[in-house]
Amino acid sequence: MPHPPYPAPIRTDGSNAFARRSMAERVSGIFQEVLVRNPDYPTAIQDNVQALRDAIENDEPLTLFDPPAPDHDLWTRRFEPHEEESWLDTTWFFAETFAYRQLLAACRYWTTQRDPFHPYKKEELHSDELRDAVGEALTKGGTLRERLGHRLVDCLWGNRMDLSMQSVLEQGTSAKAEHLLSNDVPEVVDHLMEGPAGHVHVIMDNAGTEEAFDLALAALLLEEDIAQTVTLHVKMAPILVSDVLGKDVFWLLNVMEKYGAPLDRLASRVRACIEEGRLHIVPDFFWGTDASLREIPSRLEKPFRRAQLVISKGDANYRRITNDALWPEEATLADAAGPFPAPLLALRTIKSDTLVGVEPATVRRLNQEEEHWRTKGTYGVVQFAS
Ligand SMILES: O=P(O)(O)OC[C@H]1O[C@](O)(CO)[C@@H](O)[C@@H]1O
Repeated sequence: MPHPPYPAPIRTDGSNAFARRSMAERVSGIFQEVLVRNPDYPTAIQDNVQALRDAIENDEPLTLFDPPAPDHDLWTRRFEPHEEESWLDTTWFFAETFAYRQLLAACRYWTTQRDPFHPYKKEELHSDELRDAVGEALTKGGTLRERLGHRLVDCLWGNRMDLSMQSVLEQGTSAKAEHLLSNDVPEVVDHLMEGPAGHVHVIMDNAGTEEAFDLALAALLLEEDIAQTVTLHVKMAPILVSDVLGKDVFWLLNVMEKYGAPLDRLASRVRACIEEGRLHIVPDFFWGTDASLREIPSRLEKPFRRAQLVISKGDANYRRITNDALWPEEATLADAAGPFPAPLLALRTIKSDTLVGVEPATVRRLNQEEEHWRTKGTYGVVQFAS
């Protein structure tokens, strides 16, 4: 039976307050901070970034960057449905991902190979949270099932360490039980422990602390032969401030090796898994666009079809699952994901309005109790669509 049509994605036209504020204020503020954090940018780049900020704030018509660029064909297709639209009257996920892509053009990223968010990532890599929270998590004991369950929850709350939202970052990675609004950990642990060891794919999110928790999960899956291989799907280019690039993985390993036990041991275990050919890192332009998970190209769909589990990390990738839409309260992750070719696990701290799979009574209670509960990054979900 054909999948029911997706609800329409959230727009920046004011119909959704957070989307509007994100595009009209937050993103422009982040781009201003990029100039502050990169004081040595030449005047031409500073002027380019300021012009982009002005275009967004003034709701100018959307325009596509010029070729040559390695992802020009991909963005030409993404841009087409929005040709007649403007920054503050288009779909939010397109506006946001496209704004970050235009920032790379403004910063001459492909020529300079300089990550505009390098200063942010460097600061987070040298934060107490990385050393203390990950260090503590690595010393948690228990049965293999318990340790696997802990790792999955650690990966969820590691998603708070998102440098695009300071108010979320400041909450750190510790959370209360009531902050977990959907908890499919037992089902996922059963799925991983009881099935044959196969191929686990992680659609990665933030570099630094979140990534360290993800590497700890990967190491456990591989060393305990729960998985044959783990593939980390990373961004091909910087986006959303702290999203992880391939080179950021090795940067983290180098930093963890300097922290001493237990982080240095995790780093050496991860390097061993890479050298043994069981841990892979694959970048793709696809993850930097607004494309929904149902639009994955065959270069991703084919390996996912053979996957034991695909783990989607974070809020932006969750928006990719739900088409960044507002769903009926009874909708589940499986409804939103549609005919996805593998068992799918979403580990997401809630930083935007799209949400499925949470008890309607819980949603109604929180709507009564906390006005901005969907965008403050306090709550999270572990949702499994087998
Ligand atoms: O790193 P994450 O978890 O994808 O969070 C980034 C998300 O935060 C947002 O501001 C949503 O509130 C968007 O930029 C993006 O969806």
